[in-house]
Amino acid sequence: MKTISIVGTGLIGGSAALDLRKAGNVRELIGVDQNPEHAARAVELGLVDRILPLQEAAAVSDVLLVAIPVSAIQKLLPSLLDMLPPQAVVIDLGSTKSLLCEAVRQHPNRAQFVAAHPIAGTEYSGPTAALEGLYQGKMNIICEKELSSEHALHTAQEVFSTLGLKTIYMQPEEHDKHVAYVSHLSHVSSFLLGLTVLDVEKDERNIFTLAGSGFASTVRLAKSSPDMWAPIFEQNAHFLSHALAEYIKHLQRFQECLQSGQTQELYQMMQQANQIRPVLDGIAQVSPVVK
Ligand SMILES: NC(=O)c1ccc[n+]([C@@H]2O[C@H](COP(=O)([O-])OP(=O)(O)OC[C@H]3O[C@@H](n4cnc5c(N)ncnc54)[C@H](O)[C@@H]3O)[C@@H](O)[C@H]2O)c1
Ligand SMILES: O=C(O)C(=O)C[C@]1(C(=O)O)C=C[C@@H](O)C=C1
Repeated sequence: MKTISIVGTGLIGGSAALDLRKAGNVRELIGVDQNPEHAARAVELGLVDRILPLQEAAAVSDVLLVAIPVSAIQKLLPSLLDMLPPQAVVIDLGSTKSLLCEAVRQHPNRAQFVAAHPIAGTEYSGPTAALEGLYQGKMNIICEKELSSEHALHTAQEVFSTLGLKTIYMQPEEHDKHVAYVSHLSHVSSFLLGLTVLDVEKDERNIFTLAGSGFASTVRLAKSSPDMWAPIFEQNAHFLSHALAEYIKHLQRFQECLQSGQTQELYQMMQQANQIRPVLDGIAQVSPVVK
């Protein structure tokens, strides 16, 4: 039986809390949140049993799951490791890894930390967005495994197995490069698609009466919180800029072909893009539908 603190009682922390409680092997779930309304809501919803300030939570917890914006994780990790009792383990669930790993690489208590990233989420945020089963069958990345102690890795693995996550290992730079393409670029693309259509709507009344499910599915991520995404884009600016340059090249080529009537090349571009089908089918097979 473990006492687990959820630092950041929003979508990611709250969803983890729901499944940890359901599994039944936690003594107590403690919430830490800088937003008093979120803290109160997390208790009301039964995500956590009570709220404590970070220092008090750290003193009584076996595990602390850190699920706050990545800029806040970068700032908080060194002081959290400073105040950590010897057997406690800190696991961060942030969407970037290079700067977070760098922030504590030389810390004397680095072995008590596990840098992780569950590839699961939604476009909603805050405690009311927490979902049971969010992590079931999803991938989880642990970075710089070699710097975590066996005890920390074992403890983290217990938590991840309870959530139904499947863990793989990567170095932080490799992680950040890959997520720039498969996660961060999708969000930029969706935010800017939303913005483009909203801009046009100022002059073209009723444009949204024609919006169907195609529009809704490509623009879904534009509903995501800037509080979470601005720090991710900032921390991963290097790899995201490369990904954006590749994307812009394709967009420009598409526009050139369209303007010059090169229909055959447009057709070929779309045919090449269809290669995404088996890739997505593969992802669907390893990721059962979220409850
Ligand atoms: N949303 C996703 O799809 C997703 C997926 C995987 C990982 N992540 C990562 O998980 C983390 C949390 O994301 P989320 O979607 O749960 O966000 P969220 O906005 O739903 O929840 C974050 C919570 O942290 C609190 N908070 C912010 N700064 C704090 C601080 N300094 N101290 C204490 N509490 C603080 C907020 O009040 C909020 O309740 C982020 O690092 C994000 O990159 C998100
Ligand atoms: O499905 C969504 O809504 C998500 O945004 C989830 C998603 C992703 O891009 O796949 C978002 C950020 C993460 O760090 C991990 C998962």
